[in-house]
Amino acid sequence: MIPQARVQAAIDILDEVIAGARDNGAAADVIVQRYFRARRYAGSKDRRAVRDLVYAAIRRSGERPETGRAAMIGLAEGDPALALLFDGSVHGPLPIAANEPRAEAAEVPMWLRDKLGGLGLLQRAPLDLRINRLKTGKIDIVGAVPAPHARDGLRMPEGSAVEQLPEYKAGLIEVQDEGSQLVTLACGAEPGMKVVDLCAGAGGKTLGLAAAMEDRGVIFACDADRARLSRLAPRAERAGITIVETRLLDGGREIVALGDLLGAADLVVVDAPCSGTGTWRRNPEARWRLTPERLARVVALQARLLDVAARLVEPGGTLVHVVCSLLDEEGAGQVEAFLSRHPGWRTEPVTLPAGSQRGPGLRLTPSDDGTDGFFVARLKAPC
Ligand SMILES: C[S@@+](CC[C@H](N)C(=O)[O-])C[C@H]1O[C@@H](n2cnc3c(N)ncnc32)[C@H](O)[C@@H]1O
Repeated sequence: MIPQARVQAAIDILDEVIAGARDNGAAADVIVQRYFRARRYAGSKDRRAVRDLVYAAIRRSGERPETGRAAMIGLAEGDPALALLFDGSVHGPLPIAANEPRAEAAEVPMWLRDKLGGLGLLQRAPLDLRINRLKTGKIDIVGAVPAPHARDGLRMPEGSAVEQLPEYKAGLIEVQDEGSQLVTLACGAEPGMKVVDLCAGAGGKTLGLAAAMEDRGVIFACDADRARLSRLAPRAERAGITIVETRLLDGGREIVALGDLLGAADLVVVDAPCSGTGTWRRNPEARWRLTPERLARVVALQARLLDVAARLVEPGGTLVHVVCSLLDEEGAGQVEAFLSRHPGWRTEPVTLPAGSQRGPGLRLTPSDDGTDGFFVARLKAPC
């Protein structure tokens, strides 16, 4: 492909990414893969170049651009060599007209600028691992250094092919952001406990909870998404974990599958579905998907799941609310609303080697802590 054709390809892909973000369609990665599957003539250098252009344009635009061309013209503003490729050649983009729309450069969408600006949401995300203490005490992986805060965390050089490592295949390590490791520690899971992980997904935190419990006790790992939950069992097996029982929940009627656990759990973890704003540095396209309406829907779902979770906690037991979000309506505000609906419940301090107090809980941010963004709070049930 000539360089101009690569730019046009990036514009075409961005048009699809923008439509996907608007209509809740396929993610950028999927769209890029699909695009090249249908164009076998593109070589690996072409693919890499086009992909880099697409992601540079996505990272640069906080707001969803009107078109792929507007996104790419915006990118060309700071890149004269790229601007020169808008030359009207056969497979390339037309020249840029004086008043053509161009996407503005911004870290976050305008409507969230006051709440999320300056929190480091466009920083490069590191590649972190968690050492699986169930299988090994010490591990020596070339290039790995200790993560700054998490006791079992390792930081890998960018681009490391972790899944090819023998240590990965043997279940000695898991890929997990340091922030996710820290909030898992904040849950305070201990050997012998009866734990419900209400939104376990594919089990990222479940595995960490099981390690903290030294694989003693029981974890009921629940989720309403069959495909995600089905990925948990093989991961647990690889990690040498035996205490996890999965339960598929019916969204909206979760309690039906949890009747035997009412008032029975020492610890219930709600790693709630959320806006994901804390992970935007890994997934910048998600900035184009969030709308005030989608945020309101997820906040309502979190409140409902916290109410379900509260019914499972035994008297004096603990409920932990976690979100990978930096928005107070999902974090501190969500917990305050819970406390006003549930008299007798109280919060407990969260102590971690990173993060800062945020209302009734603790917040980790990319800017201050170098982790993905998280909010975590601990709630104690009345005795
Ligand atoms: C933040 S993710 C969980 C991530 C997971 N705990 C981990 O550490 O990898 C939130 C999860 O909530 C699940 N979810 C959404 N609605 C739910 C519901 N009504 N009941 C239970 N889980 C639900 C989603 O399928 C998703 O897996």
